[in-house]
Amino acid sequence: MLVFEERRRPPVLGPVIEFHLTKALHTAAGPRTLDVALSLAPGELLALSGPSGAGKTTLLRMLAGLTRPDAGFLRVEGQLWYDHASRQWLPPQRRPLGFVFQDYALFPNMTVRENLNFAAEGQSGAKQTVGELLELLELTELAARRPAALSGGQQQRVALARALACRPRLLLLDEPLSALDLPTRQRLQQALGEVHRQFKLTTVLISHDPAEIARLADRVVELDLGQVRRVGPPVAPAAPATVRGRVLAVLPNGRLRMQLPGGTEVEVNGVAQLGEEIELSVVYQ
Ligand SMILES: Nc1ncnc2c1ncn2[C@@H]1O[C@H](COP(=O)(O)OP(=O)(O)OP(=O)(O)O)[C@@H](O)[C@H]1O
Repeated sequence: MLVFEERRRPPVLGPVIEFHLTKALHTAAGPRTLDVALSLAPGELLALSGPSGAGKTTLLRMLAGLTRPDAGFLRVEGQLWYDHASRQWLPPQRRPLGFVFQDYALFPNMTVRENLNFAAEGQSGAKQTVGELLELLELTELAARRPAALSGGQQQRVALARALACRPRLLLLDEPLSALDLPTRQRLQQALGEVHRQFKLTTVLISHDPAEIARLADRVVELDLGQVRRVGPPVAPAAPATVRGRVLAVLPNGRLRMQLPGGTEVEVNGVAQLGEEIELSVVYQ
């Protein structure tokens, strides 16, 4: 198994976040408890991954204050945003964070620039921030359009820009790039890494894409049925290697039983004669 050796050292930037949050979940598999305790280093980009229904969105919503935990605490830079024991609760509108949902929920009657202006309102240097964000996320040309006249990828860039327009310290992203084609996704991953650093953020990103996680995240938390299964460095997707294998049998279903160097036997699709040596592309995990 290949593990990313080069660890990006988080700069001392975004806020330190510590939490232990629990919540009863009503899942398709019956009642479960979401129970996650973590601390994030300043400037860290943490990925949350795991199967559908694991509790990733619920955890993000609890950090944002959009879903009430049952118990536990959430401390951001020493300030309690939630504490069950002392009944503290910072309402979502007072939490300095940006949130990009799966369905990016833009204001349909406002242009791109107006969507950003609305979010930046009341900030010092709001106009300049909006201009910078339009530039950074390649939206300047689209600033006068309304969301309905934008592609999915463009809307996602606006959603990200809008989340940043209020100059948050904490950025919460729920699969922000999932609906995009690969080239757009890769360009936006780069932009995301850039805004994370430039805006001095601590970021939590839900993603199912190992390549995206390996590219962007300092650490990954794998959740399953509300529980943490693994916390650690992202595992880089293994690159395919070319090896020579020998055909041991041509099976009745047309597939080939092959022997690889080292003696491993695999079944593959292909056309070859018994005993023939052919090249195969394999991924070791
Ligand atoms: N407020 C809530 N109270 C109780 N159960 C909930 C609540 N919100 C969601 N659930 C249930 O908890 C489980 C986890 O949901 P959640 O949306 O957090 O999963 P997820 O890991 O984000 O999944 P996906 O990858 O499909 O988005 C689901 O079975 C859901 O029905």
